[in-house]
Amino acid sequence: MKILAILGASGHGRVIADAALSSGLWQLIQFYDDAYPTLQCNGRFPVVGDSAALAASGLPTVVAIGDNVRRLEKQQWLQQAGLPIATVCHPSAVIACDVVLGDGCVVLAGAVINSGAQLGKACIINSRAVVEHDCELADAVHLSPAASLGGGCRLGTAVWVGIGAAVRHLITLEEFSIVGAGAAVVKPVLTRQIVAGVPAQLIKMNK
Ligand SMILES: CC(=O)SCCNC(=O)CCNC(=O)[C@H](O)C(C)(C)COP(=O)(O)OP(=O)(O)OC[C@H]1O[C@@H](n2cnc3c(N)ncnc32)[C@H](O)[C@@H]1OP(=O)(O)O
Repeated sequence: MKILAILGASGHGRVIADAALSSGLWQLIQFYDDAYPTLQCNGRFPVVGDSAALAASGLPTVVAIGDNVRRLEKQQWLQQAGLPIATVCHPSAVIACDVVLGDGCVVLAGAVINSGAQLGKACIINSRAVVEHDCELADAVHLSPAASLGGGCRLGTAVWVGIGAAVRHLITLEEFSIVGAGAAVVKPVLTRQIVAGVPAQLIKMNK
């Protein structure tokens, strides 16, 4: 029986668990969370230990932490501890055969990733998100549900694109920038800028 360990007993973690089981590649899910032993279950799934126990387990692991920077840091720590890092794709996701997915990426139900796209480590391509052809995503990017990137976009480390946002083709979103829910991005977004609206405008900086 193949066991998948998920670090982070969150709602996002349960979505990953469901995708992993649906894919048929794993038969059993074990959650790990630093709130263990106070926290013993995540929905119908057991929480069986904290991150130190996970590091010693040797199990294939995916990190289910929504915060982009923390997710990447935890994944790097687990990789240094020698754990194999899994990639989870829901069977309803459509992923072109030449797409490159880094370790620890999750591609959730109904997502589409088209030809020539390259994703770094620990990216979340959430439900029904679209990554068009030739996009380049650095590590720890999160495309929220139904967010869309036009062809040839470049996203830096830990960029977060909010739910339902659309990014015009060939746009660059620099590292640690955030695109608000429902935005339409038609101009480049600089490092740590938070943009929102239609068309998207700077609203504040991501400190
Ligand atoms: C499975 C999942 O759930 S994945 C996660 C899905 N969630 C998302 O996608 C959320 C994305 N986050 C957002 O859209 C957030 O509102 C952010 C990051 C853009 C801004 O959040 P905050 O820094 O907390 O900003 P805050 O709420 O204080 O708003 C600041 C101003 O921007 C406006 N604003 C905030 N978000 C948006 C938005 N998406 N579109 C337009 N205006 C916005 C606010 O109305 C406010 O305006 P005001 O100053 O005139 O009152």
